[in-house]
Amino acid sequence: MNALTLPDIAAQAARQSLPLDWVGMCGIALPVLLADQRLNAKADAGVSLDDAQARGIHMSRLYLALAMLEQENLTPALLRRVLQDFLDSHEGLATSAYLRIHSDVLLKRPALVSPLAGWKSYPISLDARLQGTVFHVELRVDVSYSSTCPCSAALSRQLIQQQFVDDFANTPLQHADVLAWLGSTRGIVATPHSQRSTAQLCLHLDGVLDDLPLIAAINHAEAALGTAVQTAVKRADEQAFALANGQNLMFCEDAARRLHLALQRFPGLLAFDVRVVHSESLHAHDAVAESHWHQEQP
Ligand SMILES: Nc1nc2c(ncn2[C@@H]2O[C@H](COP(=O)(O)OP(=O)(O)OP(=O)(O)O)[C@@H](O)[C@H]2O)c(=O)[nH]1
Repeated sequence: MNALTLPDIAAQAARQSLPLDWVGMCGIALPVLLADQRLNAKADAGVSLDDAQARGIHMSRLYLALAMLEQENLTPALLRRVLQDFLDSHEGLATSAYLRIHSDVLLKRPALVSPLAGWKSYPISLDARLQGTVFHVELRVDVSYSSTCPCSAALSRQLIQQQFVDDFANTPLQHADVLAWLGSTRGIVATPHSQRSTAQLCLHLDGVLDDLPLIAAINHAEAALGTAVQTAVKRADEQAFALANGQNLMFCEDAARRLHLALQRFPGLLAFDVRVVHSESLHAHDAVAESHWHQEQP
């Protein structure tokens, strides 16, 4: 039987002549390596279609280039090589290449007091683009933490003071009575509200970095926030967490400022966007603060 030539529709001329900003594939299943951890990731890969006459790009060439990501740890240099392959395989068709990888990273976190540990999941995404020879890479990660409202804490303290006045009015104070009162529900007649909160970090990385500073960035952000969400928790850990929260009262503005100042000291960043979301238990809506920074041009 004679071999038939396979029709190549992508190589045909377009019926309507128009360049396109982004053409590619979204949601490609991909096992990637991050800090030697194998991650189940999804990738969006695309290029610009600058040749207005060309019918289509060559999807398979982008798909096959992604194989480079299976064996090596994700680094800015590796992402750049993949994007360069996208452009090389679309010479004359495309001048910009794009790659987004999203996944969840699991990190083992120790308990505050007890000798236990557990896994914590961090949603991450990497956005890389190569426009001609200009390379950009952004690392996004969500970090969850606990925030206790300073206003609610002050209002609660006032109610506790009022209760103390009511309960001990015209009574000589006895140490034992006060101690017992402090240990009763009357001694904590009001409690401040606290909430699970999320810091959404978008870090614009220096494209020449040898490593992806993901774990360092997460640790840096959690240290700045002070009350990261815990994993394995016994009562001793819960008590330590309650103390940490009581010493770490913060509005969303406080959290955004802390992160901003901490990330400015983090090496290898050209710019960043910080967004903190406090999922309030006082309201059915969130308290949100944002902050941006970019390196001054020399
Ligand atoms: N451009 C384009 N291709 C699509 C689309 N949907 C599916 N494909 C398929 O993607 C497949 C791979 O395309 P190509 O990379 O051009 O495959 P190929 O021509 O065998 O590979 P090359 O010889 O490298 O060009 C083809 O079978 C296309 O039909 C689409 O919307 N646009």
